[in-house]
Amino acid sequence: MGHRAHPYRSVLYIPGSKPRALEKAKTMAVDAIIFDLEDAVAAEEKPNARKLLAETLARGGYGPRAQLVRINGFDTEWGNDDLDAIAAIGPQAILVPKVNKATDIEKLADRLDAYSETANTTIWAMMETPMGILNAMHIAEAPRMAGFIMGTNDLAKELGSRTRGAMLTSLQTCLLAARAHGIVCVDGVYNAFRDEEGLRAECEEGRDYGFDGKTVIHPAQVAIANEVFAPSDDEIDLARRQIAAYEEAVAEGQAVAVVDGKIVENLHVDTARATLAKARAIAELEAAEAA
Ligand SMILES: CC(C)(COP(=O)(O)OP(=O)(O)OC[C@H]1O[C@@H](n2cnc3c(N)ncnc32)[C@H](O)[C@@H]1OP(=O)(O)O)[C@@H](O)C(=O)NCCC(=O)NCCSC(=O)C[C@H](O)C(=O)O
Ligand SMILES: [Mg+2]
Repeated sequence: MGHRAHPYRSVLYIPGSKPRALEKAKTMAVDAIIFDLEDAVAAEEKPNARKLLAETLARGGYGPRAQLVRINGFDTEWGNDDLDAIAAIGPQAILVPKVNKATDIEKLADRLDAYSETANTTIWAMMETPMGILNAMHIAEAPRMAGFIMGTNDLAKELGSRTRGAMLTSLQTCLLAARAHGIVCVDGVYNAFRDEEGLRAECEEGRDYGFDGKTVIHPAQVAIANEVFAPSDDEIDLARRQIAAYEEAVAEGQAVAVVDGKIVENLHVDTARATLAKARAIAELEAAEAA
């Protein structure tokens, strides 16, 4: 499954230092996992976490779940060692924190070209600095780029913003850049991980903005993200009726059909087909996870 075809409704951060959480994730119904060596791991734990994670990923067992490894930045003392250890096991994707400009990605892509194990490794960018947001368009088109993860905690810190509304321009700038270049774009985390109502509201908002899914930090958040970012039964039913009505209209020489009192043109049919394709991809992923 290509990176745009794979569902990213729930993208779970797991601290690379926690063996129990790493093991638990092998049976969780998550679409993707971020194995974290950056902020979820304390400075004194970083070398052990790097080793544990490299060994864990080399053993495998995560099935069809997409796997991203968030390394430390190259401006820290850990970034280069992280890359060496993780590149050696041929990861699916490397997630770079605090990306500021396209050259950050270009340099990493050049380095990945030099490892024999990383021919198919994609790069994802944490979008969480003002400079990164302003350069989103160029970052999205850098080599190997497959997706953006919004880092709303760092962004709030950098902007001095106190509400999600104050970050809207940043969120939408990244969405625009991601859509312009056909890469994935996943919303930031909801920190109050025991507040289900608040999480659901923020997931619904992110879905309506156009995000592919939500990053989550605790297993209890996964089911809500999966539910909100999946096409609902009503949406699937509407998509089927739109396609059928449009095909009938076309057969009669018309360019427009009407369903539930609303017009359906070719572009609405594209959206309807995308809805059905997404529902199919989710069903396939869930079947593969259960197998
Ligand atoms: C938030 C937590 C610290 C809570 O931990 P804890 O109190 O231990 O939770 P529970 O006791 O409720 O855990 C129940 C069981 O679930 C497992 N568990 C917990 N979290 C995870 C997880 N993320 N992945 C897999 N499994 C998990 C526990 O092991 C328990 O299992 P068991 O013992 O078998 O019952 C904790 O959830 C946590 O550390 N979460 C991750 C935090 C994190 O990754 N933070 C960094 C990412 S956020 C960020 O950096 C965003 C971005 O950069 C930005 O700027 O916004
Ligand atoms: Mg961050």
